[in-house]
Amino acid sequence: MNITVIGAGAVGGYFGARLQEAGAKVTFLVREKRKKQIEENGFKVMSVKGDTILHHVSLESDASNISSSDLVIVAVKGYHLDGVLLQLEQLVSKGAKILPLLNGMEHYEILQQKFGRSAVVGGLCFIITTLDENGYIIHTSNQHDIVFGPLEKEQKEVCDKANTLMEKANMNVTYTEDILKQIWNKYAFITAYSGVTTATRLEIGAIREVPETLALYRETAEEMQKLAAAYGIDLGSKFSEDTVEKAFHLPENATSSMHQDFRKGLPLEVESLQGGALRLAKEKGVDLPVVRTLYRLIKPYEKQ
Ligand SMILES: NC(=O)C1=CN([C@@H]2O[C@H](COP(=O)(O)OP(=O)(O)OC[C@H]3O[C@@H](n4cnc5c(N)ncnc54)[C@H](OP(=O)(O)O)[C@@H]3O)[C@@H](O)[C@H]2O)C=CC1
Ligand SMILES: CC(C)(CO)C(=O)C(=O)O
Repeated sequence: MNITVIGAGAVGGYFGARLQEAGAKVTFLVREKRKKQIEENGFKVMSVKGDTILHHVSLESDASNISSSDLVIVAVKGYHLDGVLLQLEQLVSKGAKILPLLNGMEHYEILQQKFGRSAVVGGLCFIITTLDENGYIIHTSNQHDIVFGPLEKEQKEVCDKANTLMEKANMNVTYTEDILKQIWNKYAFITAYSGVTTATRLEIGAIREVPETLALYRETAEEMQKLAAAYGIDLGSKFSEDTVEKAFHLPENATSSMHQDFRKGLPLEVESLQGGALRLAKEKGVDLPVVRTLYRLIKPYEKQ
C-alpha cells in the first residue's frame, strides 16, 4: 500500500514508521527544515513498544513529485492545516483518500468542503509522542492506537486495505463503521482534558485530587456531550461519568499534548479544540459557558 504522511512530527512520524515497518511504501511529505534534520540525524523512534530505525526514508517536499498514494495521513497541528491544502489537492487529484489524525472537529468540514466528502476518511489517534532535540520520535504511552473507518460507502475498499496493513503493524487499530461517533467522543474528551490541564497547568493526578477542579473537567465533558447531541451524536448517558473515571485510570503525571506544548512554549491548538467547539455551538444555538471560560483562559497563550 502506498501511503503519504504529511507532517513527519510526533504522530505522523510514529505511525508512518510503524506502517513502513509493516511493509507499506511510505513517503513523508515534509518542509525543508525537517527534511534536513532527518537527512542529517536519521529517522529513529524510541518507544515503550519497541524502538525502530528507518534505514531508508522517502522524503519529499513537493507533492507533485509523488506519483500516487492510496492514503494520505494528515498529522499536522490544526493551525497548519491551511498550509497543507495545496499539497493535499495534488495527492487527491491523483486518487488518494485522506486520513486525518488531528485532534479537533472542524478540519473535517474544511477537508470535505475542499475535496468532497468521498475523499475524507474518518480517523483519530490515542498516543503520547513528542520529538526530541534530534528530531527523534519519543513514544511514552502504552497506547499507540488509530481508530478509523469510512465516512462514505465508497471508502470501504481503501479502508479495508489500510486495516489489513495496520493489523500487521506494531500499533493498535480499531476499524469501525461508526467512526463519526468515535471522532466526537475523542473531540469531547480532548477538549475537556486539554482545556482543564492547560488552563490549570496541572497534570491529571493533581486535578483529580481537587473535587472543585474535577467538577470543571466533568462540566466541560457535559457541555461537549450537549454539543455532540446538537449534531445528532449521542455519546451515551455515561459519557461524562466515564470521562471522569478515565481521569482516575491515567498515570498521575499524565497530561494533554496541549499542556505539554504550553510547557515547551509552543503554539497551542486552542482554536481547533475549545475555539472550534464555540463556533460549532454558535451554529446550533448551544451555549457552552465552561468551554468558553477555558477558551478565554488559554487564548492569551495561543502563540506564546
Ligand atoms: N503528540 C501527541 O501525543 C498527540 C497529538 N495529537 C494530535 O496530532 C496532531 C499532530 O500533532 P503532533 O504530531 O504532536 O505535532 P508535531 O508538531 O510533532 O508534528 C506536526 C508536524 O507537521 C509538520 N508540518 C506543518 N506544516 C507542514 C507542511 N506545510 N508540510 C509538511 N509538514 C508540515 C511540522 O513540521 P515542521 O517541522 O516543518 O514544522 C511537524 O513536523 C495534532 O492535531 C495533535 O493535537 C493527537 C494525539 C496525541
Ligand atoms: C490525550 C491524548 C494524549 C490521547 O492521545 C491526546 O490526544 C492529547 O493529549 O492530545
